[in-house]
Amino acid sequence: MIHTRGLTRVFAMKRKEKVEAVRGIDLDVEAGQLVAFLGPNGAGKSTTLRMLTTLLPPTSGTATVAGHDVAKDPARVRSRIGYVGQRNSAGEEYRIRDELVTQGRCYGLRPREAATRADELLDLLDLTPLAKRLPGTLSGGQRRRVDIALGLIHRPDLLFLDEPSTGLDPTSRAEIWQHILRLRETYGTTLFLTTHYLEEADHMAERVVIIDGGRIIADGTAEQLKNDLAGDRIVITAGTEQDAEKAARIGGGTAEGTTVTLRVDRATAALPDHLRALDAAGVKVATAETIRPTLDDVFLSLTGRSLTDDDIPA
Ligand SMILES: Nc1ncnc2c1ncn2[C@@H]1O[C@H](COP(=O)(O)OP(=O)(O)OP(=O)(O)O)[C@@H](O)[C@H]1O
Repeated sequence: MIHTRGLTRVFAMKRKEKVEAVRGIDLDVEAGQLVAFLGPNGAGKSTTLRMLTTLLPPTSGTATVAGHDVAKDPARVRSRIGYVGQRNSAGEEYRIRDELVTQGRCYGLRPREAATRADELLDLLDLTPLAKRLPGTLSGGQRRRVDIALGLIHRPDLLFLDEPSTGLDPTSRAEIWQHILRLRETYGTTLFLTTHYLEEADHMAERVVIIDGGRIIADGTAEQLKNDLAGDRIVITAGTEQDAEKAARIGGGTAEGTTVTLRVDRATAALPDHLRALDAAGVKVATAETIRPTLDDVFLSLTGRSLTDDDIPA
């Protein structure tokens, strides 16, 4: 559904300076996948999305999206994809259903077809009771659902969503995700989305692609990335600092005060053996816990920086 090779975008600045926003991305996304595209501010997410949605021509490299080349056949790409940007897609003057029907007509749907599709999407996104409302009277979460409906009006095979849950309260964020998952189940649409919320990517996406400095630095399921690149931790509180140092030596970890951190595979399975070894060495253990890594730990182990140091929009 998405195939890129060496996809690159360089912005020319004043005095011959250049910004290499995207530096040779190779990416293959198959039909039906739900991919979360993560990275810190300025990593190149939006620039990549803008190239894949034909809003920005690549400087070099190729991208085929929904079967068509973005540079050679942008109109065909656009007819097969939907794009939900960070800003509202609906104008202010039309009622929700009328806006959906009008945009459907703009995509070439016949009047009855546009009306049927609008009603189907209103139903899918729980917007039927709001069909006659003006966009200005809706909550943030409701407006975002309208944006998603608008992105789907022409039955695209692939939907791009730029930060679909940003700016919403936790309840509305959870609701948006329910709707995203529901539309995928109903239509089998391929979904490619950016998000700042690592837990959402972790729990909802089946594939996580991490970009940093314009390059893809990790690509896999959240579980794979966490297991392969970060690993579990066992955190032990020892009785004394001397015990902590001894425990760190035995387990091959690090001690800070009385706290010892050990990186291990499958921490819950490894913990009993570690505790037995410490007991045999006469190390007193006050507390012990196992910690599963997060996607932030993955980013940290790859870059030495935290993704959450980034400004997360409220
Ligand atoms: N039109 C432009 N002209 C010059 N530089 C640009 C332009 N658009 C983006 N950039 C630069 O390209 C780099 C990547 O920007 P991009 O917006 O793709 O990052 P991002 O990952 O989407 O960041 P954010 O999470 O903050 O939206 C940044 O250094 C940015 O300043």
